[in-house]
Amino acid sequence: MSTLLSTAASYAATLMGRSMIEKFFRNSYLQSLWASFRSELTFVVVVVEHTEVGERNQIYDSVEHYLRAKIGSRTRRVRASKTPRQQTTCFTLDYEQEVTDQFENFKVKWRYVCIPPKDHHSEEKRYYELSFHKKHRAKVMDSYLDYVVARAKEIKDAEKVLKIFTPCSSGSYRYWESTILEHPSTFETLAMDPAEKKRIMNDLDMFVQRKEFYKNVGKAWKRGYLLYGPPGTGKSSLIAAMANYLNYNIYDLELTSISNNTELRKALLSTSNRSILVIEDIDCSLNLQNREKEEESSDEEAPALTKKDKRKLQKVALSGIFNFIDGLWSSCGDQRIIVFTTNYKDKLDPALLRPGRMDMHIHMSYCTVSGFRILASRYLGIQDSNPHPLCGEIEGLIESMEVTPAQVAWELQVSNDAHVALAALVKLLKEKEENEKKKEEEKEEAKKVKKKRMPSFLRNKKEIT
Ligand SMILES: Nc1ncnc2c1ncn2[C@@H]1O[C@H](COP(=O)(O)OP(=O)(O)OP(=O)(O)O)[C@@H](O)[C@H]1O
Ligand SMILES: [Mg+2]
Repeated sequence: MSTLLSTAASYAATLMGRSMIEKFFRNSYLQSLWASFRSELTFVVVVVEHTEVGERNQIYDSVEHYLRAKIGSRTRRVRASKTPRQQTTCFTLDYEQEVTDQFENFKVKWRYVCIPPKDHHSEEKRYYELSFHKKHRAKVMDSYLDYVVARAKEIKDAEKVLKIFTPCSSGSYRYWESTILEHPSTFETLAMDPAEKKRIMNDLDMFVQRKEFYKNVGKAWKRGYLLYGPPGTGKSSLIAAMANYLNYNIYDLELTSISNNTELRKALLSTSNRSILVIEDIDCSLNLQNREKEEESSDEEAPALTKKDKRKLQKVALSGIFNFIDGLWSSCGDQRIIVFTTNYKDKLDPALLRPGRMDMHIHMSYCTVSGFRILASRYLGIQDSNPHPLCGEIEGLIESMEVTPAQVAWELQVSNDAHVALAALVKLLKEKEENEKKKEEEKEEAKKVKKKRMPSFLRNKKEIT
């Protein structure tokens, strides 16, 4: 039978021409039959594996990178792109384009396929097809694909383009969507106590160099940081600085976008090595969760939440995150960093603060004198050795009040003229000082009034105690 079909195929090929036949067989179930006549085998590499977990296929990402270097003069349609951070223009295959590759003594063919969604409910399908002679099957499975993945890693490392991933969903499948991370924050630009900066950088340096150490002691190669401090003190900027320093991608996990622990597990499992997983404002997410618990256990008279409110509520249990940190995460992946941020450390669940859970607690403080000097140097080019006449006054004011680096930075960028910018900062600081004084006076006044209104026997008792 197969001889008959092969004869028929070669006869048809002679009559219609090879390309016409390939066109006819393409996108139809006959394609595989046609491939078998040619002793060809095809592997398909889809973007998201439709497993129970719905994880992004890491071979797909590798192939995408690998093929960039393989695009040659025969490729008819190529996509070109470049972001400000990329050193060179990036070329990728356009739909339906093919590339031939040579590995050891045989050739393989890659084709990029994209099938648009049939209707509003279905998804677009994107995949790479890898075709080769079936006698090379073992070589492709045992060595070629590993080679592609390793080569892609080298290309990615050389490109040094950082990405930030956010959770996204398509139909019932959840995956991470990436954008290029172009946050300019570095340890040099951060207004922080220099000793604290050094402590963090040393910790990161030690972490990346300790592969053997983690292996020897039987611990997962991971590290957790808790950043706490008021809004505008640089928590997010520090995370960006860490990513830029280590050249790690960021996975920004918005807990409120995840509806249960299974989804959380799927999202976490599909993150890649050498990355920073960020969960910002952990206190807010957990408060919402507590509110929901209260809601469930409250008596009937308590006002019920509307459906819309409920949808907004955080449903991920803290235990899910801990399972990940202590259990699952420990068993998969290397060079993982997890960062929690909060504005209110005292509102956090004590379980998160337990010694050993987060490796390092980092306090992001209000602006200090050294912080101001870093900002003044970065924003206005003012050096410590040659300070502006207004710097002394500013440092005196900053020392005695709570002003965030974000507020200071905001004033310093109002003008390129150092005098104008510093004068704006002095004005802000003086107004703040004035307001704080007023508030203090009002508090004192209120205390006095309260005391006057108190019956005399209570007033005396208070004075005795
Ligand atoms: N320590 C800092 N050093 C340098 N710039 C800072 C610092 N803190 C804040 N800034 C400036 O203020 C902006 C806002 O800061 P950032 O978003 O990092 O604060 P945050 O602590 O994450 O605030 P939130 O708690 O609201 O998320 C930054 O983009 C940066 O310009
Ligand atoms: Mg932030």
